[in-house]
Amino acid sequence: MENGLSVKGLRKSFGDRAVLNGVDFSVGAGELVVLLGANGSGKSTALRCVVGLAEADEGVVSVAGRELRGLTGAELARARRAAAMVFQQIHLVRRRNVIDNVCAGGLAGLPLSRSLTPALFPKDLRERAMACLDRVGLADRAKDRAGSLSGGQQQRVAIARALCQGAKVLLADEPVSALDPAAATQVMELLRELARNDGLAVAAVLHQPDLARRHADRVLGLLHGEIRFSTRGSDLSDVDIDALYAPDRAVAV
Ligand SMILES: Nc1ncnc2c1ncn2[C@@H]1O[C@H](COP(=O)(O)OP(=O)(O)OP(=O)(O)O)[C@@H](O)[C@H]1O
Repeated sequence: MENGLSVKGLRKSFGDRAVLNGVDFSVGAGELVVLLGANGSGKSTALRCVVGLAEADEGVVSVAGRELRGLTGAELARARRAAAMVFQQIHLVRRRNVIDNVCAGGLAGLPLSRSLTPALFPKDLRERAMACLDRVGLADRAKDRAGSLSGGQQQRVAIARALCQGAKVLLADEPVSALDPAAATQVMELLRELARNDGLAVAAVLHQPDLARRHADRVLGLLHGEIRFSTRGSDLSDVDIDALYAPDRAVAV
């Protein structure tokens, strides 16, 4: 899928526990897709397999039109850089300033000699990082220590870092679980804008069906490592939600 994400037949076991049982989904450029599912249903593992934080046993993943199967070494790393992931636990260097944290997203594309210390970050990288910070509405906080920002602002800095990496596919694993409702809405609106206005393919794992209904173009329901349903966000029903979180009740009704 051109500039989007495509996952086909993804299987993953940890020991004898099968966690993903042949997961197929795609996220188009310009689309915000939310993955819902009970604890342990395999949501994080699916995203982690895309960025290489977990190794799939089987399956074909394409990122921004490039199939990863068969790629190795630097070529695989380059293809994977088209996807970036943000997490509930925001991984910023808290004592460094915001702009340095965002620059870190662009470092993988630099020769090592130019990436060792922030003082050596090239001007073009700093300018790109600044544009990314502006995109998430935090240009005025560039010089502040990352640790001095609120949780919601830090999550937006992490998203700016992903943009600075040049990601076309943005994966977000519970990006708003630690945020208050206003900050959560702001981050979800940002993710949606990045899809709609900037053409990114965005996949977010959430535990809040109401946020999925409000913000997602499409919702995928994951149950026991399989996609149970795919529906428009605005069409997400209580029956869909019960199918994921209370499957016994859903069967009984
Ligand atoms: N590195 C690992 N080693 C062993 N088991 C793992 C590992 N990572 C995940 N698992 C197991 O895989 C299953 C799915 O985990 P995963 O984190 O993908 O689920 P999830 O749907 O994201 O859950 P949650 O909503 O709780 O984050 C769980 O049973 C988990 O214990």
